[in-house]
This record gives sequence, C-alpha cells and structure tokens, in this order.
Amino acid sequence: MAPEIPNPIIRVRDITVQFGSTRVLDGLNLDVKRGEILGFVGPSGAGKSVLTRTIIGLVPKLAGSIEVFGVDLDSSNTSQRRNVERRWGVLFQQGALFSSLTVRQNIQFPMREYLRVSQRLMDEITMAKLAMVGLKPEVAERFPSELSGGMIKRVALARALSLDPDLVFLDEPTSGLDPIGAGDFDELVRTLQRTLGLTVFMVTHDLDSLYTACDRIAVLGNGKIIAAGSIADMQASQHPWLRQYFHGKRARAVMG
Ligand SMILES: Nc1ncnc2c1ncn2[C@@H]1O[C@H](COP(=O)(O)OP(=O)(O)OP(=O)(O)O)[C@@H](O)[C@H]1O
Repeated sequence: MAPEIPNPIIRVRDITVQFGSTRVLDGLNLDVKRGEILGFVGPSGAGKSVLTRTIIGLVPKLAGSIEVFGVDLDSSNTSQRRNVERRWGVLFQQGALFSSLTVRQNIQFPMREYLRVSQRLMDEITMAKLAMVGLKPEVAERFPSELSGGMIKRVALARALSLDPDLVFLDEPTSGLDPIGAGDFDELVRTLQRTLGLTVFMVTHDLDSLYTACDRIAVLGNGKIIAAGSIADMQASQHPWLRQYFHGKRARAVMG
C-alpha cells in the first residue's frame, strides 16, 4: 500500500465487493489527491469499473468505507450525500448518452436533477460546456446516433462537467477512439483539469493517456492496489504484470 495522502479528495479503505461467490475487490485501499489526474489501470476484468461504480454508489459493498471531499458516504444523510454527488461528474464507459435525447437534453439532464434554474440559463450553460469541450453550438440539437465516437465522448464529458464539478470520474474515455482522437481527448482533459482545478479519476487501458495525461497511476490486481506512484515508479517495478505492461511490445511502441 502506498503511503497515506493528507486530506485526499477520495479515501477508500478496506473495500470488499463480491458478486455471488466471486470476490472482485478484496480489502482495497486507495487515496486520490486534490488536483491530480489519477490513472487507474489493471488487467481486463480486474474490477476497475466496479471500484468506480462502488465509489459513486452504484454497486453495494460488503465491507469498508469511502470518503469523498471528507464526507463518509455511509454515515452521511441524504442532503450531505446530494451535496457530494453535485460536486462530481461521471463519464461512463462508451459515453452512455441517452439515445432518445438530443445533445442539449443530455447535457441538461444533471442540471434538471440538481439545479433550479431557468431553461434559458440551462441553455446558456449548455453552450458554454459545448465550447469547453471543443464542439460547435449546432451539435446541441443532434441526437447521439448522429455523432462520431469522438463527439460522443466530448458530449459525455460536457455532461460530466455540467454542474461545474470539483471531481470527475472518466471510465475509459479514449476507448474506441483512433490514436489522434485519443491524443486530442487526453489533451482536452489535461487542459480542463489545469484550468478548472479538477481532480480526475480515470480508468484507462491507454498507455498514451498514462504518459501524457496522468500525474499518478494506481494499479489494480487480485482485488487490491498492487502499486501506486509515478510512471517512473511503474517502470521500475518488478511486479510481473507491471513489467509486462510497462515494458512489453505496446509500451515500447508508445515510448518510441
Ligand atoms: N453487476 C455485476 N454482477 C456480477 N458481476 C459483475 C457485475 N459487475 C461486474 N461484475 C464482474 O466483476 C468483474 C470486474 O468487472 P469490471 O467491469 O470492473 O472490470 P474492469 O477491470 O473494469 O475490466 P475492463 O478493463 O475489461 O473494462 C468482472 O468479472 C465482471 O464480470
């Protein structure tokens, strides 16, 4: 386990998650620092999405505690929990936009849930968010089926940013994008993190993202964090999975 971080934005302690008799997370501990982009990696099926969904409350845990912004999510009341939820945004795997809603309606979805503002103000915020993620205003009236994969990711990011969050969860944001599209997306996330002071929890398989966008990396294996640190720490690790991942053929291609 990596050393504890003072006043982390997310503090996960001894989390255990099980489906039937299959234990996916097994006493996992993790801290996420304020203002960092944490890249969360690990073998396919290790439980990266499960941890993300457990932190945001979509998957029940068997044991352990989760604090976000210093609030223990189990002992908080409904209004405290809503206050925490209002301060995070989520980009789910595959973008997960509502297919029957336009881009504008998708981006306004969290606003309707959490804000009490006029339609006109919501429309103004929507246009600002579209510009923020590099999309033209006319995209607002399109449906998800009329967008490219890269545009869908950008709209999903705009939706995640709709409530001006302090923290965003990105679950494989560059999956399905070509290398140029993925590189552009990483750069966008980096720029937004710097300009908005965001903390970013990013599940990824993309080595380029780890090198170009992430400040720190945490690796999941056998239900626990097996390593956490900088890219240099990962490269120096003797753990077999890390050696394969950071020194294998794909890594050599990324490193040139
Ligand atoms: N709701 C569920 N019910 C039963 N099993 C589940 C459920 N959600 C996830 N799992 C199982 O938990 C394990 C971890 O899944 P998860 O999607 O978190 O992996 P991952 O590390 O994100 O993988 P990938 O990198 O391939 O996306 C898998 O074996 C999956 O089948």
